[in-house]
Amino acid sequence: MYSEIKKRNACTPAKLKQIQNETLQVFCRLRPLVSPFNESCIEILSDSTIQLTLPDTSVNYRTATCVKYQYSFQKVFSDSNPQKEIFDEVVLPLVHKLIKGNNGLLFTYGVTGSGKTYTMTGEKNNIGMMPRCLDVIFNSISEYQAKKFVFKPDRMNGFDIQTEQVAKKELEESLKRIARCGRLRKNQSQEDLISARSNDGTKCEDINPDNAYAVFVTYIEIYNDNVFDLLENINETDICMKLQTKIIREDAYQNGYVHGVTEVEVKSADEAFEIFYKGKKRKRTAQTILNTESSRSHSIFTIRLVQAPLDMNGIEVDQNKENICISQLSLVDLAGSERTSRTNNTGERVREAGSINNSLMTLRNCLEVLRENQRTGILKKIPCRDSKLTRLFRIFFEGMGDIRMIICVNPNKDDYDETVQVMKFAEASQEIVLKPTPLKPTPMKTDGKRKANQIYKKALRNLEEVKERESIAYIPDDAEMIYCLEPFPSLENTDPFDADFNKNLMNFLEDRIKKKKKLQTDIAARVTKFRAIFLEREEKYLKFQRELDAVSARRECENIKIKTLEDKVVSMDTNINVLRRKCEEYTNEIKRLRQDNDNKENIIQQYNVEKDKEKRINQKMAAKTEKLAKEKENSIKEKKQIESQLKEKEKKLRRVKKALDSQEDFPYKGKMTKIDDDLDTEIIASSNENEVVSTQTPVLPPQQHLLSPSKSSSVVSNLRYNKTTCGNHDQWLDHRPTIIAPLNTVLQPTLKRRKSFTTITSPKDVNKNSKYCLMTQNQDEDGSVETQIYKGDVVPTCGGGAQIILNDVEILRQTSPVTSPPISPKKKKVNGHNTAIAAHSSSSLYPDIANRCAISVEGHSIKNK
Ligand SMILES: Nc1ncnc2c1ncn2[C@@H]1O[C@H](COP(=O)(O)OP(=O)(O)OP(=O)(O)O)[C@@H](O)[C@H]1O
Repeated sequence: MYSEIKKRNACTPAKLKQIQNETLQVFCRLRPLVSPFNESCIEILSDSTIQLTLPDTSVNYRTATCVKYQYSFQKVFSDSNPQKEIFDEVVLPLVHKLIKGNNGLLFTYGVTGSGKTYTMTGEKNNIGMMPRCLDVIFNSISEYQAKKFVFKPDRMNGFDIQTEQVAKKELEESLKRIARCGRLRKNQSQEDLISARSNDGTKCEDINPDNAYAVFVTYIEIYNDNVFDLLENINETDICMKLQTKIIREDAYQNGYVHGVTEVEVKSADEAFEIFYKGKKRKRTAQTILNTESSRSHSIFTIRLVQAPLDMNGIEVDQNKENICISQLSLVDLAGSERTSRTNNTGERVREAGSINNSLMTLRNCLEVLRENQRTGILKKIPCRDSKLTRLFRIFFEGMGDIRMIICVNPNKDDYDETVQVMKFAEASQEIVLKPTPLKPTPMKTDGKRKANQIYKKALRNLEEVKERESIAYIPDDAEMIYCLEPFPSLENTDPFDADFNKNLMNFLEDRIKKKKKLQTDIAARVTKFRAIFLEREEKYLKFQRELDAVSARRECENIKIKTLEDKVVSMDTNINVLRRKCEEYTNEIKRLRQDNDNKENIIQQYNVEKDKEKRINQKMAAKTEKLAKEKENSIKEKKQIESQLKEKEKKLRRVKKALDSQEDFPYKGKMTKIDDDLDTEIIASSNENEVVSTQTPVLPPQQHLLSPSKSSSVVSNLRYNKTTCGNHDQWLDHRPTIIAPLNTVLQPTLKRRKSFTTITSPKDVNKNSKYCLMTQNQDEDGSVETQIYKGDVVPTCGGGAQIILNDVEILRQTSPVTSPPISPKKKKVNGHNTAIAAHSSSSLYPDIANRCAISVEGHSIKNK
């Protein structure tokens, strides 16, 4: 198989125009896919062309030479086009023609379930073509409707005219009958459907106001090629009675009609719709695989519009039957073509399907032959009599009247094979040229009769009112005389010697002349009367006119004033609005400024706080600077003192050395030489008040008291400690380094009652002692050793622990007096204890040591900080 696009019936714009004017118009409407799982085989190429793609499910898939076919129509409507759009495009022109007196035929054609009934009838809130037609007709003629029963079907597809009086009597009888039988009740869904209809107010403007209109509806179905009247006995209570088959006849104008069909006169669209629903209940539908409510018959709803001119007085319908103009619009909802293989129908349904397909086939044949006849010029017999449907509309299918067809298509690929058949039919139909039926002339007498009558009646009513109000006696009681000139009798006379005819005519003319004279006298009197009234009225009128002018002038002035005031109000309003806006702006600005101000005040407050802080800090700094300056001064003083003392000591030492050197029996003479000038040992004992530097000369035995003086040397010592000798009665806690460097110095600490530790593990160890002594040793690069002994009191704390307050430091340094660097305190960390440093002991020389070693030991809480 090869892919090829075959253009069927492609229309050029010129041809389309021709189609629009002269040929049978075929429209295509696609319905939405039933399920999203269905596949479409149709694509809309333009608003007049669709393309069918041969699906692999088609019976012709293997044999087809082409896979794509294009079909053109008058217009293609997609599934998104609303009913209203389709109505305006397709059906509204038919309604226009109907009102003008032309017949029309609209039918929906397509495969079963393709949306024919949906298009024709529609659904609640989405009404179809039929209810829209009714709405437009009644919107147009409502003001000009004849009284009910004035037009009466003559059972031969024509109408008789009755006088209003007779019509009134008939109406009364009919109402009595209905009251006797009980009016048929509408069911709820029916009422819902009728009330849910939205009438969009569309109407035709071609109405002749001098005509009276009446609408009649019939509703029939053609089932198994039998015609049934769906409205038969509709006014009776037994609506379920078995319907009789009807026969089709032709009237004098060769229009087909159903003999004895019930034709119901309706006065509103709602009434017509109600009748339709009553008939629809009788329509044969069945549930099939392809449609839950499948029409098993062709249903035809016909709207007949009867119009006739009013009489000369514009009051009643002219009784001349020949002036009646009858036009009809038949809305045909064809049953869907179907393949039994797809529907799986059996029994009755198969018979129905066969009958449906036969009648559709006849319809297709008729149009096909008609097309052939028109093409070839050979007048082959059109087989209209082969089915009831084509027989009923024979005149249409022979090319007279206006036919429009809506081809309903389900784009589902499963429908492809049937859809192709529908398309072929549509193709054949579009080429048929239609001869429009000539408009039936409505005999016009005098235009504006209805209006004149209305004006006259209104004037009479007004005069009645004035008469009642003002008791004016000039209203002519015989006002209707004006209209009493009778029409001429028939003047046709074949016998010139017919004495009776001449006599009658003579009498008629004499009467007429008399009446005319009387009327003329009457008119003259009326004219005089009228003139007098007119003059009186004119005077009054002029008076009123003058008053009116004055009032108008005043009103004009007032208007100008009002206008000026209004302008002012408008400008005030504008100003107020402007001011309001400004006010809003200012309020916002004030808010913003207030916020700014608050922010700034906060900043200022912060700044002030900062400033106060700074001031306090500055004050503190000034105090500290002053204190430091004082301390510095003191330390310089002390330093100078120490230097001078050192110098003094040095001098003394040299003197001692000299003296010793001069003594022969001095046992340490050699050793002293070895030590020589550059070996010097100092013991510096510092206290809060003063600092004592003892210069050691000979190296004493190790157990000798630290501050005990040599026999012949002059020793400088701290008297306070000399007195206590490290407290003979005190229990000392001797806190030593792990490894002690051998001192071999003259001065050694002597602690009688002591307990030595390298690490303090328990606060109890501290509590048992009253004194504390911490020894540290440091050795620098030159090999000089410095031993520091920090002494303090153990003071119990209120928390149950103990606090050591260092209050003294002894430093023993072994160094060369010349090369040794200046004494620098070394930091020593006290291990293994929770310590708090409190500077109770201070030394200007060793502030750091003092700070670090004034410790307290808190035994009750050991925290790792
Ligand atoms: N254009 C549409 N939009 C939405 N629903 C649609 C449309 N056309 C048809 N349907 C829905 O599809 C279903 C079948 O439609 P419908 O009864 O009008 O088909 P049909 O051609 O008259 O079938 P049959 O020939 O068997 O009587 C209905 O339920 C109808 O509501």
